[in-house]
Amino acid sequence: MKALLSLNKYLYKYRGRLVLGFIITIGARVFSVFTPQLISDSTTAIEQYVNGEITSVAEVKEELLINIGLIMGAVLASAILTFLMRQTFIVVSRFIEYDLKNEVYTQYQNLSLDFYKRNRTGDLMNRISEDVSKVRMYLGPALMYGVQTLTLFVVVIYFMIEAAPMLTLYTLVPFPILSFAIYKLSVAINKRSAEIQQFLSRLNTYTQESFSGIAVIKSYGILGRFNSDFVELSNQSKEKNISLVRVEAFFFPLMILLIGFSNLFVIYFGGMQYIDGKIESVGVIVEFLLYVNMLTWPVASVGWITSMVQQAEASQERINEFLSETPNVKNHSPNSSEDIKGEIEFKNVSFTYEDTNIVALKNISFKVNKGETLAVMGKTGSGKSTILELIGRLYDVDEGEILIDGKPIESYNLNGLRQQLGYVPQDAFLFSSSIRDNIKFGKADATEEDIINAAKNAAVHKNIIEFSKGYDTVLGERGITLSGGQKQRVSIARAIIKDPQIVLFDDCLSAVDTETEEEIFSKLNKISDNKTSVVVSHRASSAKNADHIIILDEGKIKEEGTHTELIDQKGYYKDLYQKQLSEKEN
Ligand SMILES: Nc1ncnc2c1ncn2[C@@H]1O[C@H](COP(=O)(O)OP(=O)(O)OP(=O)(O)O)[C@@H](O)[C@H]1O
Repeated sequence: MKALLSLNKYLYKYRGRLVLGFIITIGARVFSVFTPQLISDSTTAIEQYVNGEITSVAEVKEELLINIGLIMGAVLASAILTFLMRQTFIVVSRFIEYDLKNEVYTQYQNLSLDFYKRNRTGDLMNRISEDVSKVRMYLGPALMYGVQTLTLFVVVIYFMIEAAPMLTLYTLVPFPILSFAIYKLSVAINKRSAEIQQFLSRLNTYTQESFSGIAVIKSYGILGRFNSDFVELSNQSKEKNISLVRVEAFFFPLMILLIGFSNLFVIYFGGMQYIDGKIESVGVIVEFLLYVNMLTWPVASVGWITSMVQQAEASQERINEFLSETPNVKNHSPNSSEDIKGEIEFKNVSFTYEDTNIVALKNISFKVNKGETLAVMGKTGSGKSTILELIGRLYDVDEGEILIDGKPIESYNLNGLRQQLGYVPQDAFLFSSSIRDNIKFGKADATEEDIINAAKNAAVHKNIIEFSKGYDTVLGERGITLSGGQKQRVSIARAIIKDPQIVLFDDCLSAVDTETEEEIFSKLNKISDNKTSVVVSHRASSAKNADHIIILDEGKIKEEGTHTELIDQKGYYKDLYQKQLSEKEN
């Protein structure tokens, strides 16, 4: 129960509604207990008439009519209160589910990239949906039925003892057995359901991947292999479902069996006691039969509640594990809102990726003045993207420091800093919404004119208006697929619409031909005259106009200077430049 204690803050938050729920539940159960008593009174009245203790039929009729009226009143009151009981407990559980989901989601967002590397997306999704749902079962149904069972027990047993103490004892004998059996059954059901759930996500991942990769599967001609794998997986899924059904099928027969036993106990022992004169009337036996039936579901639910609480405990433990994670990259100045001008300086920066232990940067130093452009080149895996990620503070450096406008990067408000950067990552990720929304993503209050200008500057406007729905064209699964180059340019438009002080381009024009690349750079030069740019590229054509170029090799700076200086150095840059120039000419 330790993990569930962390939910107490929410129970406290909704304490008013919960207390009301408790009162309503007690009321609902008290009213429901009147029925057996009134039926018992009615039976006794009939018995007394039969025995000649009451001689007037009219008197019996009157008592019966009054009792029927009272029963209807009590049932109605109990029904209304039961409705209100659900309205309080279940509604509170939905409120808490909403709060908890938001808490988990906010935490996910605050955690650094390394957290996402360590944990699989499916797991993150499961904790925010499946696990939160299981916790809600504890806060809603488990709590509600728990209170209901307890109230009903106290009230019913009180009246039972009042009416016939010994008979109460006999009647209750099968109940602990029923409760234990249901508990065991619930555990078995939950175990099998969890297995099915896990298997289902495997099946879903498999099908989703095979649909996403349908072009590759078809072009390799391996539809048959995928088909038979799918049949095998669904066969396993069927077997698991059948095994669940087998266990579930025991639930109701078991309940009916045990209720049957209790009823037999009441009739047999009640009858004996009546004959022995230990209970006054047959009415008591009738009353007890009704009590037994009233108690059956609550007793069964003890087992069910226990297993729900156990599951919630396990789920909350998993949720707490993520909630207690602290982001590696911390926001040290959440309240400051300092504007940046755009000067970037790396001073002896080294960086190792924690998960792979790969030393991506070794003792890197450079300075980019406000308004200047730095081009970063080098072989694949040499650390180019890492430089951009460090400027965006997606990671913190291990050694050395990064200064923005002469101040340590950590001293800026993390979100404030990122909002002033225009980062275009290597693989352009676009959301499954319209092109307009994707571009606007960088600036929520952008006007139509801003959007069109950004698209024009990223040289993608012409492509967009060629689509029949223009900027309203939906991308992704439900919409069209953009070409690699179009995606990259929409992603550039998204970054520049923010009008950021610093733009970071991570090889984001690799899928665009050299002419379009040059067109984009000349437009960007015009609009970002006083902006600082860091451009990662494999093409010398993207780098040659930069104020400074660095060539990385295995995390170290191998060459640096302007285009002319590097050509003079006759090293990697010169070779690359000449090779790419001759390729272009041919
Ligand atoms: N998130 C990560 N976790 C662990 N290792 C990483 C991560 N990102 C990059 N690396 C490793 O760090 C090194 C530098 O990677 P980086 O992406 O900075 O290179 P790059 O020069 O941008 O390469 P490319 O030109 O192929 O994009 C590589 O060896 C890479 O495998």
